[in-house]
This record gives sequence, structure tokens and C-alpha cells, in this order.
Amino acid sequence: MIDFKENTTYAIIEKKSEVTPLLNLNSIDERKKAAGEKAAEFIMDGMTIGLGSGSTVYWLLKKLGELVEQGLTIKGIPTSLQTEDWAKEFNIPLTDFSQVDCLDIAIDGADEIDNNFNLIKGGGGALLREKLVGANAKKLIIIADESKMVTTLGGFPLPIEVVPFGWEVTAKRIALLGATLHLRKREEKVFVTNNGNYILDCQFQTIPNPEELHNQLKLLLGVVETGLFIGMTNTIIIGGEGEVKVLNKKSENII
Ligand SMILES: O=C[C@H](O)[C@H](O)[C@H](O)COP(=O)(O)O
Repeated sequence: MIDFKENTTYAIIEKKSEVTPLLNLNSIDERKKAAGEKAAEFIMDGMTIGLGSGSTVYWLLKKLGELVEQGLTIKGIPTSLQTEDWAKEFNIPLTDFSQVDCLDIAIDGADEIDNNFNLIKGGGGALLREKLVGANAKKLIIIADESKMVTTLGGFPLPIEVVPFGWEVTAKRIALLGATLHLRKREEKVFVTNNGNYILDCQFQTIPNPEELHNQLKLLLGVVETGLFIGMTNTIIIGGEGEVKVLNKKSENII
């Protein structure tokens, strides 16, 4: 029987937003690495962790692997097959939702982050599992390089996961909401998500009201999930030029 320490409560101390100066964060990869490694500081012994997807999360996983080797006891639920492969490579113990109802924390990347900490995710096609994992965690922390910060969402095409059957009519209905869109392909083959679905990449000129758009999209038959993550996170870790910032949403009483 696996010991999940179900009754353990982890007090993740909310702090003021903080800035740690670092040197030589010149490339996007170095900034992603700095953000991913910083997020490992939020992990405590015994935690169950939602493991996000993408190249920023890779650095978190690598760091967690080092900490596990030094004796940290954790269990992770991966949000994609790629993350599962990396977690196994770094010897991070895994679990699943048949064993855990609620994760202590989830850490994930993003494709765009607006001023209200709303997100576009799904650039790698993992949005459905990421949302399930983030929604079932006590806290979701987002890690990214600073190029992901925007004033208003919509520059990055919004990924929408749809069922393959009838995707063409689903696409037409999404287009009526104002999007120019295309079916995602990889190497000229239709991209299929880890859940067996398709992704429509939808370019809305701008998304001034992400919640309204998400709700409209969710009403369309054939739409499984959208890459809009609304109000799901209060903490963003951003790797920027020469520093990594932990930004906490002001409404969280953390002045
Ligand atoms: O489906 C992919 C995820 O939403 C990623 O977390 C997102 O695309 C960010 O990826 P990266 O860290 O590689 O920029």
C-alpha cells in the first residue's frame, strides 16, 4: 500500500513577490532553466506533485531528480507521456488519480500569461491533462521565461482540443466566434493528443475577455477543452534577463 500522507497539510508560505538576481540569463533556455529550478524550492518532503509539460518543466524535473537522489520523498502525476518519460529518466516516483484525490501542488509552463495571471496553454498539446491536474491541486505554480508575459491574451494561437469525429464542423463553429484556425499537424501528419483527440490552433486577434470566450467555446459540441486557464494560478515564476521573479497575485493578501 502506498503511503500518501493524505492528512498532511503543507503550509506553502505566501510571500511578497520577490526578485532573485542571477547572472548570465541571456538565452531563453537559461531563463526557462532558472524558473524551473526556482520552482523546486516550493516542493516539500512527502508532497504529491502535478508535473506539467514542456521545455520549462523539463528543468524542474531534472532538479527534482537531483533532490530525489539526495533523499527527497515525492510522488508525481505527469500531464503528458513526454513528462512521464522524463520523470522516469530522472527517477521521480509516479502515481495516478486512482491513488490520489488531491495533489499538494502542481507546477506547469505556459504559452501566454496576462496581467491577471490568466493563461494560454497547450502549445505542446497537453492542455487537457494539464487542466485536470492543475484543477485538482491545492496550488498551481506557473513557470516561464519572460517572453510569455503579455498585456492581453491572443497573440499565441489558442489551442482547442476537439474530438476527431466531425472536427470539420466543430472548426466551422469556432470560426464563427471570430477565429482563423487550422488543424494542428506534425511532420505533415495530423497531431493526435495523448487522449486521442485533435488540436485546433485558433488565432483570435485578441482575447479581451478570456472567461467569456472559454465559456462560449465549451458550449460547442465537439470541443473537449480549451487552452484558456482562467483564475487557476496565483503564483508565477518568471526567468528574465539577469533575474528570476516570483510573482504573487496582489489579491492574495500577501502585501
Ligand atoms: O501543452 C503544453 C503546455 O501547455 C506547455 O506547458 C506550454 O506549451 C509551455 O511550454 P514551454 O515551457 O516549452 O514553453
